[in-house]
Amino acid sequence: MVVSSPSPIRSVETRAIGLPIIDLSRKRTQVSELIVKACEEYGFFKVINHGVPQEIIARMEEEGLNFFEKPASEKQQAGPANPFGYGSKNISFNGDMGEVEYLLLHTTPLSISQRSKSISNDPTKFSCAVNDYIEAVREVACEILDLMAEALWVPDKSVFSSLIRDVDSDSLLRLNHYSPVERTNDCDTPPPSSLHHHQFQTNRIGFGEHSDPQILTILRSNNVGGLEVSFEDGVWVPVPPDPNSFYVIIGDTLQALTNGRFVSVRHRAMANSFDSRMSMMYFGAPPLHSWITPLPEMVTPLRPCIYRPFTWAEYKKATYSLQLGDNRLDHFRR
Ligand SMILES: C=C1C[C@]23C[C@@]1(O)CC[C@H]2[C@@]12CC[C@H](O)[C@@](C)(C(=O)O1)[C@H]2[C@@H]3C(=O)O
Ligand SMILES: O=C(O)CCC(=O)C(=O)O
Ligand SMILES: [Fe+2]
Repeated sequence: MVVSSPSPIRSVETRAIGLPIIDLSRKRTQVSELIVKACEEYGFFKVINHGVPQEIIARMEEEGLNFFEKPASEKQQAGPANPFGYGSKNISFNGDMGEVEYLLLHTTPLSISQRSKSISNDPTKFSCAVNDYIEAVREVACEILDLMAEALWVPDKSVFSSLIRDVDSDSLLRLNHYSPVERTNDCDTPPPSSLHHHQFQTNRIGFGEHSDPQILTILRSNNVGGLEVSFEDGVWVPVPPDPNSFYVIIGDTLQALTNGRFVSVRHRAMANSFDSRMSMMYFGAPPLHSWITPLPEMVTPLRPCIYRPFTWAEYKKATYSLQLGDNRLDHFRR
């Protein structure tokens, strides 16, 4: 367990708490039980000793940074993100906005290779870096999903991972870039010298509060903080950045498959006034035609089935018709 450091002053209360850390190099039975506990209590955990070579992460990061440092007019050639490509400030089409620019890609090699031409001056190098990264994080995601199935005593240990291993999986890759935001000081008078400068730092919403709709998300960021998670009490918990680890975010689809035993965590990302942050996210999703229905082992007389069956395509359509912060899964309750 770690204790995250206190955040600077914000308009909304935040609290430092210990967040679960899963060491993938530890004994398999222990790891799987700890993962299930983290998914039930938090829907969120950090993964260390994940085995993805640093070189694969560094090449992906370099491609992302190369893209975001291009002039706006060149980046716009990869946009608009409808739904894939480059976007800035507008998140999807329903009026959600944030202090963020992003690249949103489908994870199939064909789609990456087609998109790469409008993203990079060296499309082959870009495609290789992205494909290698996707393959590596997909393996981590599948390993984690198999460990979950083991501790849940589900007979088919690949029940979750087979959905994102499927060639028709609708998994996505997203790079988010948060540039330093301008400090907005309401009063013209300088801050009293007794106050430390960081108390005047302005943090603005980069990517607003939401849960991820997919099965699970594997997030890696540079060494700049900004990610925050919120549990049942609604208080925001800052997540300490760690470029050598991944954070795992449980998505709505896994909440539905486990009949609400795992929780999809609400999270958001803040932009700060000093440092650029870049996050790279793999969203593991099923094929569009897959049926999502609570696993029979998760349904008992004491825990009756709470969600009606739906396809991923149906869920995705509902997602895109709603606002970022809406609770989509509630629309699929029985
Ligand atoms: C406002 C929206 C953006 C989003 C689609 C949506 O209508 C609601 C969910 C959003 C989200 C959050 C997680 C991922 O970043 C994302 C790609 C996804 O699958 O759902 C985004 C969507 C997006 O940016 O298009
Ligand atoms: O950039 C981040 O750290 C989080 C962004 C996010 O939650 C998302 O893209 O779904
Ligand atoms: Fe998210």
